[in-house]
Amino acid sequence: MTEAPITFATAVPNAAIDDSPQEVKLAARDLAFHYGDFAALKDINLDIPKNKVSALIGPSGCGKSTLLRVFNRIYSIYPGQRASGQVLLDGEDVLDPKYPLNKLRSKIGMVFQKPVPFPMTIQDNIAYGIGHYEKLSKSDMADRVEEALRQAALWDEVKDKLKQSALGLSGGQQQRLCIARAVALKPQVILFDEPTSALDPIATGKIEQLFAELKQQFTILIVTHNMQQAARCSDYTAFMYLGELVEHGPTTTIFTKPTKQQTEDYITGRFG
Ligand SMILES: Nc1ncnc2c1ncn2[C@@H]1O[C@H](COP(=O)(O)OP(=O)(O)OP(=O)(O)O)[C@@H](O)[C@H]1O
Repeated sequence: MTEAPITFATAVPNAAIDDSPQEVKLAARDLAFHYGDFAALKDINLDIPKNKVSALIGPSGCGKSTLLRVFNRIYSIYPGQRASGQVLLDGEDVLDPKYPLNKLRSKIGMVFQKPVPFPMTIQDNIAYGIGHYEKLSKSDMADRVEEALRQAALWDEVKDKLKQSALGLSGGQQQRLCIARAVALKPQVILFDEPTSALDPIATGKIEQLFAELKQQFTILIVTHNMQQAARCSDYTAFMYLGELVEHGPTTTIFTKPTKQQTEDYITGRFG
C-alpha cells in the first residue's frame, strides 16, 4: 500500500513543541561505520532524550538500520564491519571493547521487523531470556512474565494459554510477545527496527499505542519508513540521508518547520 505523502497540514504529532533541554540517555559522537570499504554512516552526532520516543526516518538505504545496529554493537560479530567514534549510554562508551557485551544487552533491548518467537510456549518465550540474567523462584518468574505481557498489552489475550506454543499467535500478537520479551529484561533503552512493517493496520495501531506507555519506563528509538508513524508516535525525529544525519529535533518542528531543504523535500514526498 502506498502511503499518501505527508504535508505540513496533515502532520499532527502527538506532542506539543518541547524545546526544553532533555536528559540525554544515548548519544552518538563523531560516529562513522563501514561495511568493508563502504562508508554507511558518516560523522553522526545525535542525542537521544531519556523517556521519549525518537524516530529515525529517511529514504531506503540511508543507514537507519545500520545506526540501530551500531547502538547495540550487533555488527561486532561480523568481520569487515567497523565503527569509529563513540556511542554513549549514560556517558559510557558502549563501543569500547572493554564495555561488556552482556551488560550492553541487558541495558539496550531490540525488537526486529519480523517477529521471531522462539518455538516454545508463550510463557517460556519470556522466561527464557530472564533466566539468563536472573535466578527467580517459580512464582516470581510467573509474576515477571505477567508484568511483561501486561506492559506489551498482550496479557488479556494470552492469559489462558500461556502453556501453548507462541507460534500459534497472530503476527501482531507475536510482535507484542517479542516486545514483552524485550521489556521483561528491564532494559533502559529499546530499539525498534521497523516493528510494524509486517503487520496490518489494526496490529500496527496497537503497537503504536504501546509506545506512549513504554516511554514512561524506557527510552524508545524506532526506525520507520512510515512518516505518518513517526509523526503520530514520536516526540523527536531524526532525518538521515546517504549515511548522514541531516536534521534532528522535536517531531513537530521537523514535520512543520524543517530547517533543511532535504528534510522538507523528503517529508513532502518530493523524493524517497
Ligand atoms: N551487510 C552489508 N554489507 C554491505 N553493505 C550493507 C550491508 N548492510 C547494509 N549495507 C548498505 O549500507 C547502507 C545502509 O543500509 P541500511 O540497511 O542501514 O539502510 P536503511 O536506511 O535501514 O534502509 P531500509 O529503509 O531500506 O531498510 C545501504 O547502502 C546498504 O546497501
